[in-house]
Amino acid sequence: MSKSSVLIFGKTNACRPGLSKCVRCVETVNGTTGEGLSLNIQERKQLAEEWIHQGKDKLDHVIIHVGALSLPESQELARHAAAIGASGIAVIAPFFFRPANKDELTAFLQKIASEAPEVPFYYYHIPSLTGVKIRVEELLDGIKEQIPTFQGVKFSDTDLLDLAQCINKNEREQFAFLYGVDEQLLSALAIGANGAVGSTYNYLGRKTNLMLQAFAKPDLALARKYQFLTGEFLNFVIKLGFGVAQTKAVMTFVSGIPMGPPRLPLVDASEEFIIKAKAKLDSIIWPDGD
Ligand SMILES: CC(=O)N[C@@H]([C@@H](O)[C@H](O)[C@H](O)CO)[C@@H](O)CC(=O)C(=O)O
Repeated sequence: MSKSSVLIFGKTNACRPGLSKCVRCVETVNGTTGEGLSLNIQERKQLAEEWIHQGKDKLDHVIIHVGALSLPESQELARHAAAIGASGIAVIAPFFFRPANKDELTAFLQKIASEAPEVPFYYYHIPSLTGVKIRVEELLDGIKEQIPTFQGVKFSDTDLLDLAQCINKNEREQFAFLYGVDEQLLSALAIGANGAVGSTYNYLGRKTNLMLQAFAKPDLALARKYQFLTGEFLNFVIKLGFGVAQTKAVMTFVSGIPMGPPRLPLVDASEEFIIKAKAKLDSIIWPDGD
């Protein structure tokens, strides 16, 4: 089964040798790219176990997404993630019967977080897929009292006003904001996001690391150059039809590791897509050798 998305984490802790300064390797498992919601509970556990095993001594953190429509299933996955030593759990909002307000959403999240009381908890905000548009800024109000393990938000939304308000209110810097719209990461960094989770880092990770370095310098013109490369690729493939299935095809031809077919209703990327996307990516990755 397929890989999930890589997270590039620009926090202040010690850096590992071989990585650019302050970039940490974190894997988020069973999220969107990994089609976690299309897997059964056994498959999700198996994938989580494998990532914890394979990531030992290689990854700084492995965060397992344990969100599900069924609360008991989600709780079971949270307990399992804790038992296998996950460094964090993440949960999306339920998306069939949706919470109507912040209190209902918090109550749902709390019931899951409390099953893993030692494990840092992240809310995975991805309204384009869940349809739950409750503003994160509102959700954060008093969240620590309800969910003591609350650690931050995987923020996969283009609403930078909401993100900015979250960061503005996070005076004690107790929460992490991991941004999930790769083509807008530079804007989110400027506002104060302190990490990123995304699918393109599986194949444009080096360019993104270079962007992070340029941003840290700061050399904004150079940072923009790298951000625009991700944008140029996405802009190209979106016109061909782009989603998780196509992401997997790109990850397969870049890494040589077969990601496996997507699960219905997603269908495999076409040969035409693969040829065009590969040519485009080659033209982006290789010109200057970095
Ligand atoms: C809707 C979606 O798939 N969003 C991606 C982005 O990385 C996205 O592919 C990228 O920004 C291109 O639009 C991530 O936020 C998803 C993600 O991190 C995950 O796999 O959990």
